[in-house]
Amino acid sequence: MSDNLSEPQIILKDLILKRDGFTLLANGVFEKGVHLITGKIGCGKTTLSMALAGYLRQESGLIECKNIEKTLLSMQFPEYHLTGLTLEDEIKSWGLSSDEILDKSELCGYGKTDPMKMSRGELKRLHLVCILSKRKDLLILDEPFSTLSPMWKERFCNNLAIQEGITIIFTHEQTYFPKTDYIWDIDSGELNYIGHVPECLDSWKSAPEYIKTALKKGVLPKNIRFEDTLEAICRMQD
Ligand SMILES: Nc1ncnc2c1ncn2[C@@H]1O[C@H](COP(=O)(O)OP(=O)(O)OP(=O)(O)O)[C@@H](O)[C@H]1O
Repeated sequence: MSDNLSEPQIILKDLILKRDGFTLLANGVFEKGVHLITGKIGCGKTTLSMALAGYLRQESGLIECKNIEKTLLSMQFPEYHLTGLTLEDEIKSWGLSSDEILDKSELCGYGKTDPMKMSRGELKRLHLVCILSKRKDLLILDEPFSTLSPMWKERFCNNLAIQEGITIIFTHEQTYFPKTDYIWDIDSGELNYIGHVPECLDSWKSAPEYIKTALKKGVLPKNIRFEDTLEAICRMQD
């Protein structure tokens, strides 16, 4: 556990979240760094992301946030975030420069376009560029990779590496990952802490196949990105 009293931290104590017949139990401590939470479709990722962002009230238990002034939630569907009638308005609603964001999103020329006329992948990358450009202590990303092309998944992962504070990524992505510090898993209605990367990789049941294959060969990648596994295998063969 961090001993720096000014660092952001989230503590979950016997947290119980309910949605009709669905119940999720969560315990654990989130320190500064990138946390990956994996789990099957319908396991409760969105439910927990909403609760951490303060949009879903718990049935019981506690969510204690320390040194967190600004929280940003990226919802799975980018259209849920829309407030502007044009892309320019949408970017301005984030308090950002439309020229710069359109350029970074490779959407130059679409400033006056109705966001609902963009593809979901285009909207998603615009949204992610906006959210990563904002200051925050806690960033919660629910399925950030959905509808992104491989190139944009990679760019997004690289941009996440320079984020500060706590970043929590909920995903069932199996190919593209950012450099990750901690892994968690949701299974059978419960959040489980798997551990710190890379020591925990052996215990990560829903690890991508390339990591499982490397571990079977006795290779421990230094992180969870595909290139980390490739590098570890090459090093072993040298
Ligand atoms: N508004 C709601 N009302 C009632 N039940 C809900 C509601 N939203 C979700 N659920 C149920 O809660 C469970 C968890 O849903 P949740 O959306 O959190 O899962 P998820 O892991 O995010 O799924 P996905 O991987 O498809 O995004 C599911 O069984 C779902 O049917």
